[in-house]
Amino acid sequence: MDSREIEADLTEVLVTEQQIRDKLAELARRIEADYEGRDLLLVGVLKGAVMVMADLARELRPHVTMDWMAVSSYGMGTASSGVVKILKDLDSDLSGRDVLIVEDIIDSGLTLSWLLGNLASRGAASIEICALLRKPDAAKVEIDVKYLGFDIPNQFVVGYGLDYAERYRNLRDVAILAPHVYS
Ligand SMILES: O=P(O)(O)OC[C@H]1O[C@H](OP(=O)(O)OP(=O)(O)O)[C@H](O)[C@@H]1O
Ligand code: HPA
Repeated sequence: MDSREIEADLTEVLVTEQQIRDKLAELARRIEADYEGRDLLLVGVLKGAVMVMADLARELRPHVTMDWMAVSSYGMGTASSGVVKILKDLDSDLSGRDVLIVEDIIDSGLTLSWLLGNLASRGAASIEICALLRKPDAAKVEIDVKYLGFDIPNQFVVGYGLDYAERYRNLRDVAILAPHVYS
């Protein structure tokens, strides 16, 4: 797929690489202040959160540790089903840890709602959420997100970790996927 073919699949760039960089720097300063003197464990949700995790972690000045979970909503395509299965669990014991879940997007909120419930039973000292994107008009459950990048319209987006059928994750910006690609 060359870059012209990719551009034809996108209707609009919603958040640019520079806007993402600036926002993550801003969030990192807040996180540093809030967790001063504490050991922070970043929990990334594979695969979409890879880019946010990599850039946020490198923006944070103090030492942090990182761990990963892979969960899967059953069902393919652009709709979230809310039924979640653990594909890869954390390697870390969460007892007494300050945990910050790092996500690329909150769409229906069902994935994070399930994940919060799951992690809450593991004895962490605190659990908060950092998400780059949120679609307020798509919410099926309200998620209390402490560190939020951008609210976006209820349209299917790709890039910066977000995929459609595993494609477009490596785009540097976040863009709206043209309906002709998935209809
Ligand atoms: O708020 P929700 O409606 O639950 O949607 C958000 C979830 O959907 C995406 O993951 P996806 O299941 O597409 O897997 P991926 O990260 O591997 O692309 C995204 O990374 C979130 O984890
Ligand atoms: O808009 C989206 N794009 C890609 N993956 C997603 N998972 C939930 N919502 C989205």
